[in-house]
Amino acid sequence: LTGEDSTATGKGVLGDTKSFNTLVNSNGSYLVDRTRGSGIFTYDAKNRTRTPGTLWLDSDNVYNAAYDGAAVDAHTYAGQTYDYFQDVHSRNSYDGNGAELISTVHYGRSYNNAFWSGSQMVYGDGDGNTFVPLSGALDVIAHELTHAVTDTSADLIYQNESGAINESMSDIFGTLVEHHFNNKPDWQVGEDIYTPSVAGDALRSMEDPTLSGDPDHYSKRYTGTGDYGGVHINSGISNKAAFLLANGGTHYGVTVAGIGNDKAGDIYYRTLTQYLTPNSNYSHFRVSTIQAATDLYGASSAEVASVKAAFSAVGVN
Ligand SMILES: Cc1cccc(C(=O)O)c1OC(=O)C1CC1
Ligand SMILES: [Zn+2]
Repeated sequence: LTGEDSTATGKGVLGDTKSFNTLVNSNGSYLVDRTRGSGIFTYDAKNRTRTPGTLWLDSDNVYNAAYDGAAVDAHTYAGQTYDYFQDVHSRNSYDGNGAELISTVHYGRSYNNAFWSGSQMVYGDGDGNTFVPLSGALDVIAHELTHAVTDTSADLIYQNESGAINESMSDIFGTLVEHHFNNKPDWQVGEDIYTPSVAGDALRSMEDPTLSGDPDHYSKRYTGTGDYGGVHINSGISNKAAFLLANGGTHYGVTVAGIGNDKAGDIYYRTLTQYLTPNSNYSHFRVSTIQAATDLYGASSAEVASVKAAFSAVGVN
C-alpha cells in the first residue's frame, strides 16, 4: 500500500469531531496511521464475523457518516493508547517492538462485546440498548490493548485469580489512559458506551465494584466456574485496591494514603512487566506490587506503605 500520509477529520460514535492520521492515494483515504510504530490499521467487518475484514477506505478523507463513527474512534483511540504506553512507559506499541495495531469494527450483528483476539482488537456495534458501538470509549480501547500488553509480558492465564488480575490490569490502564487524556476521566469502566438510556451507570465501577455485583474484598471472591472462574468478577478486588492506591480512602477500616495516578501507573506497569507470571495469584500480586514499589521508591517510602495498605484493605495480606 503506498500513498501520502494525511490528516482527516471525522465524528466519533458519540458525535464528537476529531482529527486522525490516514493514508491517501488514488483509491481514496485509508484508516492507516504510519506515524506510530509499524502502523495503526483499522478494518471494517461489515457486520460479518471474518477478521480483519476490509481495510477501511473512505472516498474524501472526511469521516462524518454515522457508519464511520466506530472506525473513527477505534483508529483515534488506538493512537492515543499507543502514545500513552510510549510516552509514559517508554513501551513502543503493545509488544515493546512497534507491533502493528490492528482493529476491526462493525463486527457481527448487534454484538455486545469487544475483545483482543490474540492478534488484534475487535469491536461489536452493540444492540443499542446494552451497548452502542464499543469502540466509542477510550477506556474500552485501552482495556483491549492492555490485554495485548499483558499477553506480551506477564502473560497471565485468563482464568481464576491470574485471569482476574489480567482483567484488572486492563481496567486499570483503561482508566489511567482516560485520565492521561482527560477524556471525561473517572474510575468507572465503559460508562460512555454502556446503556445509553440509563445515566450514571457503567459496565464496572473500580470505585465501588459492588455497584455491578462484583466483590470489593478477597473474602467475597467468586469461586465458581462461570466467566472463566470469575475473571470479570474478581477483578473488582484489585480494581478497588487500585482506586484506593491512586485516590486514597478507608475501606473495611483500613486507611490508604493516595499516591496519585502517575505513581500508581508506574508501579502497576513495573509489576505487570517485571514481576507477574502466567500463574500469579492474588498473594503473588501483593508481593510483586510491593517489590515494584520498593524498586521505584524505596522500602521505607510512603508509596510502599500505601501499596501494602491498599492490598490489606481488600483482604489480600
Ligand atoms: C464488553 C466485553 C465483553 C467480554 C469481554 C470483554 C473484555 O475485553 O474482557 C469485554 O470488554 C470489556 O470488558 C471492556 C472494558 C469494556
Ligand atoms: Zn478484558
